[in-house]
Amino acid sequence: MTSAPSSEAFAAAAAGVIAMARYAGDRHWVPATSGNFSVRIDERFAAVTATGADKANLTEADVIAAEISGPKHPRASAEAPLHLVRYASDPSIGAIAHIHTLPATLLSRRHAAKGALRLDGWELLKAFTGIKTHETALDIPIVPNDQDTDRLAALIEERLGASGPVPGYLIAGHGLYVWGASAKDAIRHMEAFDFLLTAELHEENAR
Ligand SMILES: CSCCC(=O)C(=O)COP(=O)(O)O
Ligand SMILES: [Zn+2]
Repeated sequence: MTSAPSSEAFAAAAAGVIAMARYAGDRHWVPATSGNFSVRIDERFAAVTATGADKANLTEADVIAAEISGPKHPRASAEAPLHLVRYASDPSIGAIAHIHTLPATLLSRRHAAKGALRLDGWELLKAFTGIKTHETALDIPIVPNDQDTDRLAALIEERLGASGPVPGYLIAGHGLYVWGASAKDAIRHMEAFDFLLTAELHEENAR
């Protein structure tokens, strides 16, 4: 028997979702209603954005309590399976953000055939939880896009299981998924990815 989260627990998680979405919206990272955001409420539920909502101007009415291992909520993001499987796989994850930044989308296509994008030697890698030195090489997985998001979620978990620990992944021609222990950590990780992928794109284009 699954009991719904309390209204206080839902409101606290929804506030984190709105903070991430507005942060991304203010930076034009979620154009044309793209992107989706979630915060874990407890071991059974996560607060997830509604499909089609304007993430840049999100309100609590656009946030849904979705069961992590339950049936699909009819109003939840089309990409909710990609969030929910992450919570089920990794108990340390407290918040997840999906954004459509230009550098992430461009690099995800350019490097799709290799299946990963290496981020190597940048000082800002230390913005990711657990990384202590710029002398780090992170291979960010890239998976092919798929409109079947249950199948896509399964493929992503398989790829993440075979890779070292990473704070996110790319979907080819689509965008970036990133997570953290809290909404605050996920925001820092979004910002770090945006800087690192922009730097990578500039460096590659100058070669
Ligand atoms: C108009 S963006 C296409 C769908 C997408 O990639 C996205 O991130 C938003 O989907 P949602 O169902 O979460 O609104
Ligand atoms: Zn998307």
